[in-house]
Amino acid sequence: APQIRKMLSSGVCTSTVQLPGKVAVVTGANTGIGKETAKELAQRGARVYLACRDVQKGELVAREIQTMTGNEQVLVRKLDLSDTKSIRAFANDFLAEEKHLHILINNAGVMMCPYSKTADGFEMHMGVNHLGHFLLTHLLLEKLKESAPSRIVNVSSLAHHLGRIHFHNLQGEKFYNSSLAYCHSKLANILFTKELARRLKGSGVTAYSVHPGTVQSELVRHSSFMRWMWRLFSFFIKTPQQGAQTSLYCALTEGLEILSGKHFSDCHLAWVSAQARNETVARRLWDVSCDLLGLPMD
Ligand SMILES: NC(=O)C1=CN([C@@H]2O[C@H](COP(=O)(O)OP(=O)(O)OC[C@H]3O[C@@H](n4cnc5c(N)ncnc54)[C@H](OP(=O)(O)O)[C@@H]3O)[C@@H](O)[C@H]2O)C=CC1
Ligand SMILES: CC1=C(/C=C/C(C)=C/C=C/C(C)=C/C=O)C(C)(C)CCC1
Repeated sequence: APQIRKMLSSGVCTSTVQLPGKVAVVTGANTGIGKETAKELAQRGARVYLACRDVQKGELVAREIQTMTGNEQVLVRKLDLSDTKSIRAFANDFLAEEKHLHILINNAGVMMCPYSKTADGFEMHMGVNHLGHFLLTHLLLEKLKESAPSRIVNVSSLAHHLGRIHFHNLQGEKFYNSSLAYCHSKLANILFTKELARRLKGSGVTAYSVHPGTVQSELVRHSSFMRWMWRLFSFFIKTPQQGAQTSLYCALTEGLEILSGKHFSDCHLAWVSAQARNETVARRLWDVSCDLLGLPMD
C-alpha cells in the first residue's frame, strides 16, 4: 500500500523561481487545489488574485495565506463562472486595476452536478469548466500578451479519456449523464489549451493543461458514492497541496515554453485521448465556443 500511495502521489514542482513583481490570477482559489496553488504563488512573492464566487470564503482564505506567507498582496475578487456578466465584470475591474498579468490558472471546476444550466443557458459542466474559462481567458489575453512571458494553466483531468465533444448535444439537452458531462468538459479544457497554444505561437504567452491527480477536495460534493470512495481510499488520495504541484510546475518551470499546448500529470508530460489530439475538433470547438459566447471568430 505505501508503494501504491507513493506512486499515486508523485510529482513535485522543484522550481526555485521567485515571483516578486509578478501578478497571478487563480480561479476557484478558496478551497482545494486552487487554494494551495494560490498559497505557493503568494509564498514566492507574487501578487495573487483569488477569483472566487463566494467572496466571504475567499476573504477568509486570503487572510490565512497572508498570515502563513507574510505576503499582504493576496486579493479577493468576485468571479462566478456560471454567469458571463460576472466574468465580464471581473475582467473589466481587473484590467482597470492591474498593469500586468503573468500567470492565469484556470482551476475552478464542478463535477457530477445534477442537470442544471448557467445564467446564460449553458449546461453547468460545459458552462463553468470550459466556456467560463474560455471567456475569461479571452478577456484577459491582451494583458497576458502585454506581460509576456506569461502562462496559462488549464486544470483538466484524466477523466477527459471518457469524454467526447458531441457538437449536436453540447448542452446535454438530448441526453445527459452527470459523470460524462464532467468528462466532456475536461476534454474541452485540453482541446482549448491545444488550440490556444497554436494561436499564441510567437506571442510569448504559453498554455498548458494538467491532470492534478486524484485529490482530497470538495469536488466530490455532488456524489455520495464518490464521497464514500474518497473516504474509503483516503490513504491513496493526494492532499490538495500535492494536487497543486503540476499546476505550479507548468506555471513556474523554466524552459517549458517549447511544450506549450501539451498536457501534464505528476509534473511530467502525459498522454491524452485520441479526440484530445484531434486538431479539427479543437478548431471547431474554438469556433463553436466563440459563437456561443458572442466573441469574434478570428
Ligand atoms: N480533486 C480531484 O481529484 C481532481 C480535480 N480536478 C480538477 O481540479 C480543479 C480543482 O478542483 P478541486 O480543488 O479538486 O475541487 P474543489 O471543489 O475543492 O474546488 C473547486 C473550486 O471551484 C470553485 N467553483 C465552482 N463553481 C464555480 C463557479 N461557478 N464560479 C467560480 N468558481 C467556482 C469552487 O468554489 P466554491 O467553494 O464556492 O464552490 C472551488 O473554489 C477542478 O477543475 C477539477 O476538475 C481534476 C482531476 C481530479
Ligand atoms: C480505483 C482506485 C482509486 C480510484 C480512483 C478514481 C475513481 C479516480 C477518479 C478521479 C476523478 C473523478 C477525477 C476528477 O477529475 C483510488 C481512489 C485512487 C485508490 C486506488 C484504486
